[in-house]
Amino acid sequence: MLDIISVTRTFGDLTALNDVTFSVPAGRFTGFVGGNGAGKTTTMRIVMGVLAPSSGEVLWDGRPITASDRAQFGYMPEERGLYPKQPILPQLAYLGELHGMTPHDARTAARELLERFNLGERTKDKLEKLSLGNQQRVQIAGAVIASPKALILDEPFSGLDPEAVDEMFALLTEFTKRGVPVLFSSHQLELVERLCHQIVILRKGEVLAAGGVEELRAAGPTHHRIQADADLGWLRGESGVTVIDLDGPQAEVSFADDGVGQRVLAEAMARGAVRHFAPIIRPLSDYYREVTR
Ligand SMILES: Nc1ncnc2c1ncn2[C@@H]1O[C@H](COP(=O)(O)OP(=O)(O)OP(=O)(O)O)[C@@H](O)[C@H]1O
Repeated sequence: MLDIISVTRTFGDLTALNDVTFSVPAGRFTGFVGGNGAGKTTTMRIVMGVLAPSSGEVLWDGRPITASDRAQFGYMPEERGLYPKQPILPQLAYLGELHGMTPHDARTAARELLERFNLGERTKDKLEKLSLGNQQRVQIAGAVIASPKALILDEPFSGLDPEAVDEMFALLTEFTKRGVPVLFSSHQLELVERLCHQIVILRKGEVLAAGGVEELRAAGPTHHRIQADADLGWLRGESGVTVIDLDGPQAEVSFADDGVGQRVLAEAMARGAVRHFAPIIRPLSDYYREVTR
């Protein structure tokens, strides 16, 4: 488990991070979202020791993180780690060796990853000769090659088509299943919502919300959709009911509390058949817009 505790970072007069605290639990995908300049990259650089915090600390398994802990992490930096003008297999293998693999194991692992990404025929190609999506796959391969204990990935899915996203997600899932914590940043909220166990929303250097995807959704106001056979106009006169939208036998409403909802359901059933009565599951992007407004 990775803990970021009260991390603040200033650059001159600018406070890029202000008292940022959140955890990346073992075996969980944690999505890190926030607008441009929110501080995601700065946080990841501090986790990886590329930057020092002005105050606060990073813990790994409950104790201050060390350089040798970080050497066992897989990191995909914003500026990308691999060289455009070098052939892909040797540089992946070299990365593996830097993380302590034997030359033979590193070459084997590099070849296997490239074959998995259908790049087995292109091992001698320079990185820059590949399409952007394939370059991104190779960059991700560089982060995972040495069986990392944690993965810190800055925008790993940018530039990937949906099929490639699923392919990378399947790869990363092999790591979370082994208990590896994965922190990745993204601007693609729908994707974060689909892939993550938990999410941390950063705004202007501060944690605005953090928690499980379901938990965050539930934190927003819940509306219910009702579909009946008979007209639902009577809902307008019900105490504790706010009608958001009403169109004959269909309505979107919010209830003051659960008891009101149960009373309304009983009343609707007494008046005729009820075809649908359920909370509306909102995409997290609605919540995000709400909290960042
Ligand atoms: N080395 C630096 N010197 C000065 N300011 C910096 C430095 N690094 C980051 N900043 C500033 O810190 C703030 C946070 O930047 P950061 O790159 O962490 O945001 P981000 O959430 O990753 O944004 P993006 O999604 O655009 O990549 C920004 O205002 C940025 O200009």
